[in-house]
Amino acid sequence: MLRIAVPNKGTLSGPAADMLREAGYRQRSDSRDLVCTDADNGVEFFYLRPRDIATYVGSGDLDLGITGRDLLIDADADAEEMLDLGFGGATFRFAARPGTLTAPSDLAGRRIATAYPGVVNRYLTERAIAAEVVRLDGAVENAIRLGVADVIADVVSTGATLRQAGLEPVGKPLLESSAILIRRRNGGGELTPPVNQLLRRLQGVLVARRYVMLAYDVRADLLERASALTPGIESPTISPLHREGWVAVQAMVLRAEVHRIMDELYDLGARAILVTGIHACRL
Ligand SMILES: Nc1ncnc2c1ncn2[C@@H]1O[C@H](COP(=O)(O)OP(=O)(O)OP(=O)(O)O)[C@@H](O)[C@H]1O
Ligand SMILES: O=P(O)(O)OC[C@H]1O[C@H](OP(=O)(O)OP(=O)(O)O)[C@H](O)[C@@H]1O
Ligand SMILES: [Mg+2]
Repeated sequence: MLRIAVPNKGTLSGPAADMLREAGYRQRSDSRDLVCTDADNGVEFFYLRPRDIATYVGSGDLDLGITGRDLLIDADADAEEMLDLGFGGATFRFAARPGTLTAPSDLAGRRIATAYPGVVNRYLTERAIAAEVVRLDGAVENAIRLGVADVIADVVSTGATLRQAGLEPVGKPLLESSAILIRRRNGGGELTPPVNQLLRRLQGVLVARRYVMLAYDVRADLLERASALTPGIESPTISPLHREGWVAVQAMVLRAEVHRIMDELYDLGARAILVTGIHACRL
């Protein structure tokens, strides 16, 4: 059986289970369950702290895992990223009271509070900056107010927590994080059939979320111009219509662009323009 680690709590937990369900896998029904076996698909899911997942996968005790890119880097485990899962996006940044620092080089000699010492130490080492890293478990924004640190390094999503603590970001983000699928590093060249199946299913969910299906009718003499607006992934599907001189077109388009494309198609003369969602796909 394929053994996969899934976040048991926190920001990534709900969206990870939703994505696996959408990919056709069984998920736990009780949030206290620590294991869930999906016998039909030959997969066993283990619900673990997202921070520990890279360790289990790096040691080879579990085959794959879902965690955050920042947590993978922080763990310094023998694991690597296989696929960006498109949720749990956040930046990881330094922040301080306004006027404390202007550039990351000003970090030298400062005390930096963080729950991600691995990420921060890697950044400092790469730039040969000598600073003291104070490891905390969370609520690191308080460390400055309490005099424990001069700077913090933390996950920033909306920025509301920083603003509330009277802090502002310093420099560019250390990294852009999101939820990722990970495997053991150098885990043997060929992917096994169950791993390939999982990858294809997750990629199918990503495509189904990003794209919609667009259908419309257009005069045959405008088909080339209409197709240029809706090239699809490989090529649009063209079907004859009973009405002389008209064709029906079907193509996948990016969800984020569908309204602009519909406006342009309408202006071109296309009619009966319909959008439908994609529930699942294998491209
Ligand atoms: N708004 C956010 N706050 C915290 N982590 C976030 C946020 N958005 C995305 N993430 C990602 O979630 C992962 C951290 O999850 P984790 O469960 O360890 O912390 P959490 O969601 O803050 O939960 P808690 O602190 O309640 O345990 C990281 O990969 C982080 O980048
Ligand atoms: O930019 P924002 O949208 O405000 O989100 C980022 C904040 O959310 C998380 O804290 P959390 O609430 O998980 O508390 P914690 O520090 O105890 O983990 C994270 O550690 C930041 O503090
Ligand atoms: Mg947190």
